[in-house]
Amino acid sequence: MINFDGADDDLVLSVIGCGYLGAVHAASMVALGHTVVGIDVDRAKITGLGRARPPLYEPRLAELLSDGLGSGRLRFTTDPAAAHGATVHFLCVGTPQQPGGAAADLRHLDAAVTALLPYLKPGDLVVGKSTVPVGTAARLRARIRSVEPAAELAWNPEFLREGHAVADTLAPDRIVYGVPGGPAGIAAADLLNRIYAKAVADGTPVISTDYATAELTKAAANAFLATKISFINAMADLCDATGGDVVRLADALGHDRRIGRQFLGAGLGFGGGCLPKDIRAFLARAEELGAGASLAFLREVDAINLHRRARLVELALAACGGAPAGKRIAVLGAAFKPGSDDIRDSPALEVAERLASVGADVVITDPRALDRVVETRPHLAVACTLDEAIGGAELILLLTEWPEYVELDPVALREVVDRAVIIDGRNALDPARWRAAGWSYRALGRGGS
Ligand SMILES: NC(=O)C1=CN([C@@H]2O[C@H](COP(=O)(O)OP(=O)(O)OC[C@H]3O[C@@H](n4cnc5c(N)ncnc54)[C@H](O)[C@@H]3O)[C@@H](O)[C@H]2O)C=CC1
Ligand SMILES: O=C(O)[C@H]1O[C@H](OP(=O)(O)OP(=O)(O)OC[C@H]2O[C@@H](n3ccc(=O)[nH]c3=O)[C@H](O)[C@@H]2O)[C@H](O)[C@@H](O)[C@@H]1O
Repeated sequence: MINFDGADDDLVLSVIGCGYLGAVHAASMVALGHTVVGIDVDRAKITGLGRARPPLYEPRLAELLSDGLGSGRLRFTTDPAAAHGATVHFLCVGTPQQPGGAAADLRHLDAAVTALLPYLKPGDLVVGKSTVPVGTAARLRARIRSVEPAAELAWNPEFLREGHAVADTLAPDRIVYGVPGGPAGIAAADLLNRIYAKAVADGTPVISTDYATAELTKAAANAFLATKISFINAMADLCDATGGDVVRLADALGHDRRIGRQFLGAGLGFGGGCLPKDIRAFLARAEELGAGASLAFLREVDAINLHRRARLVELALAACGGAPAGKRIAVLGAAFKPGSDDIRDSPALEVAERLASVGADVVITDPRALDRVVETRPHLAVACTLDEAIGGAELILLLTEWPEYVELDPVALREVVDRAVIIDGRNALDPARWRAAGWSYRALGRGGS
């Protein structure tokens, strides 16, 4: 049972949008002692959540949901009127990339606010958590206050990582509030401090600032992380050109405490529902504001990242002797990262798609994400077990570094494949160990290994 019983005062909250962010936020707020109603337009999602069956894989989430539902302080509904009983309303709906464009699509956010407006009461606080272009909070505040002048809006961006979402929500590195100036802003920040009382008491830094700074902090954080990954991937290309080893390079760089080792993982690059779309939306917004030149480097960050996928395909084709047709390729990993079943903009799946499109006999396996692959890409072959995927393979691609793949025994594996050739798309394996077991080991950025 995860319950801190920490909140001195139990607040009633609504969480609007119950996907990766909202489902975790709703369940975590109950663990912090509050009463929560989760609202979503997706009936199937709401039904599953109401039975403690999350529509997504996230460690600890099912347990937290089960505890919350059992306590009677958590429920889920598709009815926006349920927000009427809450005093704080978290906006957690998606802000995807616009179809055919780079900017963020705010239709879901605007629709969520439209649905909430009739149920707002004086004294209510609407709290934006979705990732939005700078300027959105000020616009939404005007909308809200034109209907309920005594309601307020804060922007409280979320920094959680999938695969660690519960831990990141309960014990974040920092908490950021964007609030209006004056007493209204102070009252909004006080209310948020009550909601996050446990983290605040534990000494989590709280930065209370204006809307624009809060919105920009989120965009900047993801832009920085993406830039760090593309930086090390650019170094990987230099390693390939010179015989260097990017993993040792990253270790050496990472010992500099000003740089740090995290997010220097070179390989196939970043994917997922956030970093790729967020850097594009950030640049698009900067261009709208006439500041595009300042963020032009993000175009290069994006290009370096997308080029990783093309490089991996080149490496795979070379390993097939340039004749991929009919070659059995086992792809280990479909999720965009380990610890998640999220396949949005998954680098692994893009590589699998491209190899399948040139006639390779590609079979994909993943411990969590296969259902989503089958649902969205029925033309791709999947294997439910690792053994089934690798049996008779002529090439293995490690594209998502799930622990069970990283811990594979190269000696045992050699017995079940047709050709002992592996491409380590995540630089997650020890090349010496695999080569000693008789494997042809290849990777991006390990020219000298
Ligand atoms: N996934 C993550 O790790 C993080 C996501 N974010 C941001 O949080 C936001 C949500 O992202 P995800 O949870 O990943 O997206 P998601 O697509 O998993 O979830 C969005 C949910 O909103 C629901 N929705 C859409 N329109 C609605 C409406 N009018 N009323 C109620 N519900 C509605 C959808 O049915 C869906 O369940 C995005 O802005 C994202 O950038 C921020 C930090 C972490
Ligand atoms: O805004 C968001 O939604 C979130 O986006 C990222 O979180 P997430 O997408 O869950 O995953 P990350 O751990 O950041 O990984 C993103 C991608 O980068 C790749 N990556 C990560 C680290 C690394 O060193 N190298 C690397 O290629 C991962 O494989 C993955 O494809 C940020 O880390 C979160 O702080 C943020 O809240």
